[in-house]
Amino acid sequence: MSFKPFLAYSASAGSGKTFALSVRYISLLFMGEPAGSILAATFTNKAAAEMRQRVVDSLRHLGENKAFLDAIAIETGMSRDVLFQKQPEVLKRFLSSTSHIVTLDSFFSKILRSASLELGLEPDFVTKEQPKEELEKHFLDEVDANGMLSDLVKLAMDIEDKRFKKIFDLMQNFYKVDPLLPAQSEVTLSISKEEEACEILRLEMLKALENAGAPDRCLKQFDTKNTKELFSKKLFEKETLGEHSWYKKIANGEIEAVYAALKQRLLHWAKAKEMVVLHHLFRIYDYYKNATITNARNSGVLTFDDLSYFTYRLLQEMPSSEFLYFKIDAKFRHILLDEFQDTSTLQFLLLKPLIDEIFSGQGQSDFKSFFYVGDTKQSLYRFRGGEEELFDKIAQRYGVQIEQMDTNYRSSRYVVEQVNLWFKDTMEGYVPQKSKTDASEGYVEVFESEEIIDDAVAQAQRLLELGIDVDDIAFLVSTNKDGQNLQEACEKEGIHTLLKTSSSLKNVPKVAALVAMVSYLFGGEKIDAEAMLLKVGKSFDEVDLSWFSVFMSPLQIVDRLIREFGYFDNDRNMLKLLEFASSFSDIPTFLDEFRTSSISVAAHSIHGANIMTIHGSKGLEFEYVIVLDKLTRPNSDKAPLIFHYNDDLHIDQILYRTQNREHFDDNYARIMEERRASSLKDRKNVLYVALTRAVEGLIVIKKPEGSIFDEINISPIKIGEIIVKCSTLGVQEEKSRENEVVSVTISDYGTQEIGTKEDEEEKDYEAILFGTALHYTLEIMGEFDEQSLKFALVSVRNRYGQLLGHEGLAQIEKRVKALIENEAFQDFLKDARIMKEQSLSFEGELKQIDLLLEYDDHMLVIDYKSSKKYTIKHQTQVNYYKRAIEKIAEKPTEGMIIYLLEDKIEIVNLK
Ligand SMILES: Nc1ncnc2c1ncn2[C@@H]1O[C@H](COP(=O)(O)OP(=O)(O)OP(=O)(O)O)[C@@H](O)[C@H]1O
Repeated sequence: MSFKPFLAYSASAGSGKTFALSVRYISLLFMGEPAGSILAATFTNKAAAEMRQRVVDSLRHLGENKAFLDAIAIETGMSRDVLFQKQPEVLKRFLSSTSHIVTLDSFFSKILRSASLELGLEPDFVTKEQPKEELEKHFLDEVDANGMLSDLVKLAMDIEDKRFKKIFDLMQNFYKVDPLLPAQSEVTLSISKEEEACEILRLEMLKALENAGAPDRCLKQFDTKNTKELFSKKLFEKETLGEHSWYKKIANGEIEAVYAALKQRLLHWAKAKEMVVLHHLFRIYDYYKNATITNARNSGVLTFDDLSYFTYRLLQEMPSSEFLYFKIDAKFRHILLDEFQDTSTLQFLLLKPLIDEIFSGQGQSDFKSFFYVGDTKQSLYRFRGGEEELFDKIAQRYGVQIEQMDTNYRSSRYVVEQVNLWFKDTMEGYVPQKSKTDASEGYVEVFESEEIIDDAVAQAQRLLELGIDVDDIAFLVSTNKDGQNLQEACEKEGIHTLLKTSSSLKNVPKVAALVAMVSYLFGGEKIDAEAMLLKVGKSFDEVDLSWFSVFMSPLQIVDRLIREFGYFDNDRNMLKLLEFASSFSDIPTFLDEFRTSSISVAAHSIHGANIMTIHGSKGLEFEYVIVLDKLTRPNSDKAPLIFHYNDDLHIDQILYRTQNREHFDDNYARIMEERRASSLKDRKNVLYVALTRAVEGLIVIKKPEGSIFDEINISPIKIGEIIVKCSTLGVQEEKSRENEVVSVTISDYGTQEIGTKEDEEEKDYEAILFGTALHYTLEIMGEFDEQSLKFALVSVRNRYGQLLGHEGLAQIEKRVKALIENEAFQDFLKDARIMKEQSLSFEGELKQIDLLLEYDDHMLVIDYKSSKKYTIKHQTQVNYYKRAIEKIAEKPTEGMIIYLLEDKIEIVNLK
């Protein structure tokens, strides 16, 4: 057995870190550890879902991935035979227990929910970003109510700094790192006193210069209107005035003494300013924090920053980690962390009590472990507190052994070689990687272009013509906006794409225009209608909106607008909007929720080239990668406050950034230099992530000037050949692939279920299993009462128990019980002939109706659902049943969906 309980892998891209994490997780299961005792945290929801899937797949088909099986055998010290023998039992145990493969955010949210009441939060809080304006207003109200507005004004006057117009952003930055902030020290210097002292020295200097016969241009340097102007003089970069060529001849002992004193005073002046600024900011911050916390408590809506803040407080105020474990009903003996380089200090502090617990019993017979993997070269989240230094510091603190991995299992030989060449001299501490023994040669091309987008599209076209599958191509871009522009260009050329930037539906111009139109219809502000009119090329006089009534549901309005304006245009985002609109019964709530929503944009076709940001591509791999230079100019770093972290990872200094301060202040100069170096490092890390995603071929399109690739001196090159590996894809298969790229037309969503692959992608087998078992329970119950439920559950347990586990079964019991106890539901059953699972053949289709109730004068079709994930489809389906029954039974028919949700029964009537 090679299992090392306390281990970290610090290794380059593609060397198998995530692979090793999965191997370790499964090995622990084989070694008899319950899934409930292992916390495996990944960076994104996608990675967590993939890992869960990988664990289940690997346990189900253990022999299929030889590398994986071999690695588990080495890790556990068990022979393959023993592993195969144990496999069914391990799988069963895993499926029947609660696993904790999660993102850190979702884990913290779970902790907080379990004990939120102790912090005055309702446990049903939701986590989402809030519109900035709302928080800002709340904060200003609070400041005003506490008579602090004058402080704000004073601050602005004292420092005359335009950057403080963004005071709200500064407050948010404080809040993000609240537990790490230093205690505020007293203001011991006065700006005006320092200004006076500087003025005296300035006059002394002028006098001394005159006495020495200095020419006018030398005197002019000190002829300034105020301290700020004097401070900004470039000549202060010199240690002594004599080092400056203009003053070389005249500088004498007196002049140098005044010069040194003046420099010292100007430094004091800058420090006085810093003290005052920070003093005011912290005073205001107290109110900001109060406002934010009250807002979160009252609204039940927590931003991600609130989540960290409250979780930290909870863990601080908690009597012991035992208490926490009791609350979350788990006790972790093993912790596995992926992408550790992007873990923030705060996140680490939140995890610390759990990690301490692992190490606390060391030496005893208890089997506990701690494992983390990462690559500091891929650290991308410094801007939100990611601290790559944590990697080594944690290892030191707990005595964890850090191991390297030197082979790249992902990429072809040329890709690995080029990446080595590009980074070996430009990235500090870069260790060249070896290629795996069976690596193909691959392809690398770098070329310069002024027309980045057009050339990227042309490259994709070339790959497609050579027979590369469109799904095997990925474009990496710098910003969401670049992604959207590229997508438009691709679609124009008929290249299907899947846009996987993190943009949300509300930012898609077409969708935003349509929702603004809803806003116009409701609120009457003409300006809200303009975007949509512009898009469809019509004026107010040309459109008829008389059909609108405030009593229409958001779904009806959106639907009508789409039809009325021919706005659908094969756009899946419109389907997403319809689905979203269907969850609201009134217009204001819909508009409000839309503003704060973060619904991801739809994939534009079933197959297609991926388009994603470099940040979003972290941890992923694609056969052919086309990396585009940044299309927009990079933002310059203008932050007015600079946080400096000490070795303990807390903030020990907050510096007020002032131009030229480095000429007076060595500490400041050093910290700014460190900051410049880190930001250069960050930019290189982004390039490293981008250039290490390719499996077979890599194409880089760089600008001739001002390219992001200049940092690593990339120059044009072309090596290798594009070889189509999957040329086995038969004509027949290609054909069917083409057919799958269905375009969605407006008529579709009313009458049939949309798409196949998108649904498949989202298929969650656990959810399907749960839904099936729930329907089965309702079907076999003789009556809708407790006694029948009890009997039904015996059969359900026999049939689905093993797969569902205790928790699944308990959920079914809870939800069906809630249905039985629902008065409205029982009322429907009165005087009705009850027909369950009624088969129905209509218009050539065979369907099954969950519950059909026949009354004297009408019929009622009821469909049960266990989640609200596909509400639009549910409604379409029930409307279809309704029409069918109406026709067959020749009676007026109503339709109804009953959602048996975890916390409530929700009845949606589709009259
Ligand atoms: N020991 C191994 N044997 C065979 N294949 C492996 C091995 N380790 C990793 N792989 C494969 O190599 C590819 C890269 O592995 P993985 O994604 O785990 O690397 P990583 O170090 O996490 O990369 P990144 O830092 O870019 O996220 C994957 O396709 C994985 O299945």
